[in-house]
Amino acid sequence: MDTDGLLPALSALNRAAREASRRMARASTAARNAALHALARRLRAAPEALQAANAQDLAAAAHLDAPLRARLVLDAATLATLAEGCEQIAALLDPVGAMTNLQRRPSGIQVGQMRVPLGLFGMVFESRPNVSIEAASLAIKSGNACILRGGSEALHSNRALIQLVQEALREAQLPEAAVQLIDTPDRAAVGWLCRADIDLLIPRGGKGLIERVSAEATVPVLKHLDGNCHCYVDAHADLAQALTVVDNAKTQKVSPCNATESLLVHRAVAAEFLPRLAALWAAKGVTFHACPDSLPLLQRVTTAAVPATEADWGTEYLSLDISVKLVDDLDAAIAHINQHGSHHTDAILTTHHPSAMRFLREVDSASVMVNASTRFADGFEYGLGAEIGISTDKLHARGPVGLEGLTTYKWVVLGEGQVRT
Ligand SMILES: NC(=O)C1=CN([C@@H]2O[C@H](COP(=O)(O)OP(=O)(O)OC[C@H]3O[C@@H](n4cnc5c(N)ncnc54)[C@H](OP(=O)(O)O)[C@@H]3O)[C@@H](O)[C@H]2O)C=CC1
Ligand SMILES: N[C@@H](CCC(=O)OP(=O)(O)O)C(=O)O
Repeated sequence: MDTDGLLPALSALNRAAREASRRMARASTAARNAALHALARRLRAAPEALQAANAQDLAAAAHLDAPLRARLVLDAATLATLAEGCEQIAALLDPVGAMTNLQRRPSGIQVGQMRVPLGLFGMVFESRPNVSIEAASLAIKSGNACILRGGSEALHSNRALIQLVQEALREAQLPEAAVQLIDTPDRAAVGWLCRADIDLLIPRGGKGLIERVSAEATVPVLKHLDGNCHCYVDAHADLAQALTVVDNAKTQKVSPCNATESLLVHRAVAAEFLPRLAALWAAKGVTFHACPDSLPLLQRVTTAAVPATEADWGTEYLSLDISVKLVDDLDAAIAHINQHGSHHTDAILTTHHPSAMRFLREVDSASVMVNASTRFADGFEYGLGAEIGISTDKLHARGPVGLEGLTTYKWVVLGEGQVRT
């Protein structure tokens, strides 16, 4: 699509998606579930066209770092997981139409709330094609339509995946325009989405994307921002357990937004904990960006420890790097996280219940964890079936966003002829 043809094409796509959103909102649960099962079958079949499209993206991505290339891969295992996700979402309770909190008022009317789809949402996300399927399947189940704009490095894969989604919608006699892809790497399309006829825009990505959307959007926005996630090893931590959890939080995968980027260690346990961690990570190639007090403890064991600068406390590395700071107490740890973190996910390692409770209450993040890896901040791991992403906003939805985050409510009033006096 050339830039001249872009805006008319997007407007047409928008009109079709809006119309489809109305049909999706009144579609039966059975039809929406049938579409999800049809999609699962198509993903499992891994058609040649999809494999070829993915190979094309991978061939063009030779210059990318290994973790970024890994995000692009749609192999049999990834497709099987996506198919399973669709089936799990089909098995979830349909949120649409559920009525809650019905109560009879003194006037005799009954007042309650009914869950309804948002309508039509737009989403901009990174070059990770599996997100197309997670977003599409959550949209279908929640009775919404969506317009997806994935990262440019995944364009061919996304095209092939959305074709499967549209085939599945057709098979279930639902409108294929309910899930649409913006089929261009032109970033002008992101600017267009900021002012499109949509009910919500979900930007999922780093600071550049969010800055642009925040400046340009006239539509409601639910930000899914970067993750500068922390682990705090408390004075009362079980250090063997802390070692395992911190290792997982940093090294299980380095590119996701829920990987730990910063380690805070209570001064009382630093001399015992940090050399053990440095020995473990020397073999894995982790580089420490360390405060003046932690640096000598690390350098006794590893050569991969450099002095931290002020900028390190706010850095999301997405690589085998981590910032390390010693703190005097829990207050200092909480203050540091609230000042430098990105309000995404933070964890405390402790056996001291009051400290754990204070951490949960006082750290201002979408997910707060006790003795668990920050890598768990994920819709699938939280039982949502899949996720749109991890909202770093506080309003409408916070943390992993699933079906409920794609719905809103309306008030319903049931009367028997009552009038107001
Ligand atoms: N909270 C969450 O749920 C998640 C957050 N993230 C965060 O995303 C980042 C990693 O992903 P990365 O690939 O670097 O993400 P980017 O922010 O680079 O890209 C994400 C999407 O935004 C687009 N984009 C980026 N900048 C602009 C801009 N200025 N104008 C218009 N479009 C833009 C990209 O398009 P193009 O292809 O053209 O570059 C892509 O489609 C990390 O910060 C990570 O923490 C990642 C996953 C989940
Ligand atoms: N919630 C997901 C995070 C996905 C994510 O952040 O993706 P990316 O930044 O593209 O590597 C997971 O835990 O796998």
